[in-house]
Amino acid sequence: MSVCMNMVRTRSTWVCLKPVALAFCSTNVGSNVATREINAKLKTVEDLPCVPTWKTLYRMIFKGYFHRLHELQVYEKHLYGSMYRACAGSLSSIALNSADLVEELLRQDDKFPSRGDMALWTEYRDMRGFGYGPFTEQGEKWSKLRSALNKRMLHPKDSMQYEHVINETVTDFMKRINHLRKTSPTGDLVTNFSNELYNFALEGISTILFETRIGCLEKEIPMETQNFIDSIAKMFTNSMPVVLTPRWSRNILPFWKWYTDGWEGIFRFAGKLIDMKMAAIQKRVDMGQEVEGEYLTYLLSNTNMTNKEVYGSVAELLLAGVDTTSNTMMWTLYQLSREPKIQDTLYQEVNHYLKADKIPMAQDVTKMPYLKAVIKETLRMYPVVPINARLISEGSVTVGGYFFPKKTMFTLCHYAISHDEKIFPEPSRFKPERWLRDGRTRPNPFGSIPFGFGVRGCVGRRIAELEMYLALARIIKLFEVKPDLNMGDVKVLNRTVLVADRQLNLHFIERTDASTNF
Ligand code: HEM
Repeated sequence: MSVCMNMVRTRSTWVCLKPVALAFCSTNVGSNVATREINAKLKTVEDLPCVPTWKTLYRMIFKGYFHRLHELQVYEKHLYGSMYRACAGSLSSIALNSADLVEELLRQDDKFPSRGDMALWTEYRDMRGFGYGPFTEQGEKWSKLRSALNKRMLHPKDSMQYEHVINETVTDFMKRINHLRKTSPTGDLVTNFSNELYNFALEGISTILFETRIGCLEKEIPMETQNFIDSIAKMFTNSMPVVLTPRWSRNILPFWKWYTDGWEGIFRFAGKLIDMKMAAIQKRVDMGQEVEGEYLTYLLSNTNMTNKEVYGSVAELLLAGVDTTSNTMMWTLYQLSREPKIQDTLYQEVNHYLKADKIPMAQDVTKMPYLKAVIKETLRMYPVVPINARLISEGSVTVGGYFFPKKTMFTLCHYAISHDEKIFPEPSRFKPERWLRDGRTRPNPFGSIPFGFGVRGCVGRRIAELEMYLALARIIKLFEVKPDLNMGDVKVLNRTVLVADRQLNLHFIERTDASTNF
């Protein structure tokens, strides 16, 4: 999932707007003395340190930051401070690299916030006449779409209604882990666990969105589902080559075709399942029966969304909900496997509330603060979306004493901020207790906002959290998780989301006091 794909704003426009900025202040202040004071105080974008693109490219190619752009945030903060300009010729963006600055900006966010246009995604949709979803839509249209999508998804009580559906998927996932470990040479090893988590997350979100199982957790994945999985990979893998190659080369080089083939496969699969649901709803309506169902039924029957909008939205929800959740689960289990004490504390909590083979429900999770803290700490250490963006369009803003005209693009350096040792002492240590409400001082809330902020924040947050809590509680209740010692230290790569640099292999050792609840 890419939430930060654009840099806009010309440097020359900033120069032109400098006097306008000052004029704007004077009209607001209304007295010459006050105006002079403010003009003297307010600095403009030109006063900020500038990091030219060639330097960034040099660091990426020759200093090993190509797949470690998250670490480049930390390095650049060290060099340039907490606010600087990334200057790409006439294109620039302002990097904000402290919790206070990010808070100051987000509190002045537009009524219809924007991360910039997503030309790469909209181009395909325009070409094929498909609708936009929550990622690609902008302005008032986006707001209307979000109001429809938010219902039944955004609030914790909304996510609760999916607990049974999620638990069904978790049960199948547990069975799969058990099968894989038992058939491994050591009797407890699961290799390439990230891939298993990907299939789990895809099955989970598809079950919620399509109200039907798609078979990702079966021994043999159905061909149509496998084609769909391959299409997602094809679209993402070819995105970067499409961005980096000129438009005229699209008929010569294969990337654009592969990229659009990927989208074709995604929309074909999603479209078929949506059409099937629509036909089932129509049948019930024709028979005078009540229409019942979950998310998709709600979208199709209770909102004013057109079918085109439903296709667009479902496809984007699906893409946003897989790598994010699966990689967060992966980092959680990796950390727990290396921290036996923390794992044991979590086990004690889970075991206390889940007696015998009780399957956890959303209500049980509210009694398990450590479980929540473990996920929160994972998202602090590995904010799976390490950078975000805002294009402020409604008016000018002042951040950190600097004036920015409207249409300034900001990048929010979440990875560096959530590793700021002033907010999180020993930032490289996995310490879930930081998040416990047991009388200790809570960290600055803007130090870690892995789901974004405000009305444009993640729509799937509550579903993702519930899915991760329910799965993690079941895994830890049943197994002690240990790392495969041949694996070494797993490093973080930035491939739009934070992924592992190698295959994650884990031992799942059945707890002696566990009663099987597959
Ligand atoms: C660990 C899991 C997840 C993380 C860390 C995450 C993180 C994020 C972040 C940082 C944003 C940008 C928010 C902003 O700009 O303020 C976002 C947006 C979004 N997320 Fe998630 N996400 C996760 C799971 C999900 C799931 C499961 C779904 C689908 C059900 C989902 C759907 C979306 C959508 C549709 C948007 C765009 C919202 C908009 O622009 O209006 N996400 N997510």
